[in-house]
Amino acid sequence: MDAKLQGVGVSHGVAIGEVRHMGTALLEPPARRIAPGEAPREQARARQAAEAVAADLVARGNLAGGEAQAVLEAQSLMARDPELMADIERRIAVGSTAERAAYDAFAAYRALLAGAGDYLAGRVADLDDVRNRMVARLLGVPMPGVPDSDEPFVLLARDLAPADTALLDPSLVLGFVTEEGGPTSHSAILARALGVPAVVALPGAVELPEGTLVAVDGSSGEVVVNPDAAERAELARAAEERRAALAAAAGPGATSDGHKIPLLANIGGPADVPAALEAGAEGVGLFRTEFLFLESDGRPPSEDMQAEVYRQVLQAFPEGRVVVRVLDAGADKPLAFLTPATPAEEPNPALGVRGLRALLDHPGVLLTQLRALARAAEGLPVYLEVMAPMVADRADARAFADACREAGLRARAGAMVEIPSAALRARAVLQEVEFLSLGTNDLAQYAFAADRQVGAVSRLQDPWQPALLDLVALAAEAAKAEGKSCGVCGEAAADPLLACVLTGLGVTSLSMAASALPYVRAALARHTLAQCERAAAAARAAEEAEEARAAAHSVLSGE
Ligand SMILES: C=C(OP(=O)(O)O)C(=O)O
Ligand SMILES: [Mg+2]
Repeated sequence: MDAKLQGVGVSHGVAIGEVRHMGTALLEPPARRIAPGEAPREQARARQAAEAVAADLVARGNLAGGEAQAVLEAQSLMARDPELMADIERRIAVGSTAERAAYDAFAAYRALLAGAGDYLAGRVADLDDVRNRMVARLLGVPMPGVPDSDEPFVLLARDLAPADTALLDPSLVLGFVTEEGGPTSHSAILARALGVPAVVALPGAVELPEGTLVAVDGSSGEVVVNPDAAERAELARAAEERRAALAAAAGPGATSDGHKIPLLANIGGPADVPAALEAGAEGVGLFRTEFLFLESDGRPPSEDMQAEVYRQVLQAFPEGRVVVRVLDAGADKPLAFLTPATPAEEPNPALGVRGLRALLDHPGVLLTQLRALARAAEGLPVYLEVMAPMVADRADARAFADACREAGLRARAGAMVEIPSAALRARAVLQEVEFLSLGTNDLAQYAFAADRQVGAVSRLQDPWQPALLDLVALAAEAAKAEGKSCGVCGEAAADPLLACVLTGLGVTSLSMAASALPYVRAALARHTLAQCERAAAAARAAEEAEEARAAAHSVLSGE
């Protein structure tokens, strides 16, 4: 198929490469019975699959070398384990398919390992990986999880969750294309964090065959399937032109007439700090601490461990501003120790106990995090601010401010505005906290009743929706009236044209993935504050997102 497909561009740049599918979660093979005559063929299939998996693991080990080689070789021995194969063959002989027999035999082996003391129990994950490889091979489906590849590739998925991507090797991912997800989905956020081009909400994306060559334009949202040489050259030239224009912009964020808009980075942990510094971030406007908790093995990380990680980030911005968001668990970021785990307990988790609500239900977890932050900042010249996610009203803001005081935290406490009620009553919220930060991703989700993970409703998550701009204006005006600051840390801040409009609406700082900073800096530097204000007024006067975008564009381009 040669075609041009149109999705939503969410992370700038052009990627050209072959696609690899993100394997879907391993399905339990159906317990179908086979006729006795089929058993020898199924047994042979099982032996071949085990051998192919083992050989593949050995080959990967040879390539990787070092410790990884030892692990992969140990895994290949699991795949070749004669007792395991005998069990699989026995199960096939009494009527199982090869895939079902492998699945059940591995489950029995797993139970043995799990009960056999710490060292062997630690090998369970390796065994599960071997089982997944073998069952996927027998079913003829891609391996679950991030694809194996030694060559860089364009990752193709229905959607990506934070847990799926924890193991992603950024040096191998040229770009993302997803079928689901809107501009604020985790796929989009992750792509920007990695600085790779991405297109989301592309219908039919997962039907592209493995290995298809694509060119992904993360600015226009276009994906060209099997691009010819001329198309590839044209895309590469356009990307190069954009890069050169960006390199010309440097320094703190400001409009062309000197109105300062600090440009800050969104980070998930110390690993994102170098890119933020390289892009000239003036600080951190959103440190999403939940990634620390997602990686911590089912338990909240200790105060010591947290203090150490926070300190690493704070040290990187001497004299700079660092806004840390306390844990935002729940909905798309579930944590078993904190949030209800099953749909029966919470049928609509985005509207349930998430963010600050979950923390107020577990005051110990909140207090530990705030104490860790207080310790991390001790003796450092940094300007620490701490904010709560999902603040609905003044009572929430007060509860958070009280918790900060109880923890002895001297940082300024703030509230995220991501629930429409907080924008509508921003002045009341500001009686309790020192600053606001607009989380436009959730604010759009809740204002439009449009799940941010669902591609079919991405039209409503468009941050150019005039109703969303109205909510932003309300919060910014309230902060101005109270003499306090109101930044934006949602993905809206990463759109250069919209960044000008947000500035015109009165927001006081913009925080985004490092990769977007140069684009936004360059856009602000091209316009005066008065132009931004006119663009904001024109966008708010529009009826729809597309019209708002066009109206702002025409004001700022002088048409
Ligand atoms: C910044 C936000 O928080 P997150 O994307 O982590 O929910 C937001 O909702 O806009
Ligand atoms: Mg949010």
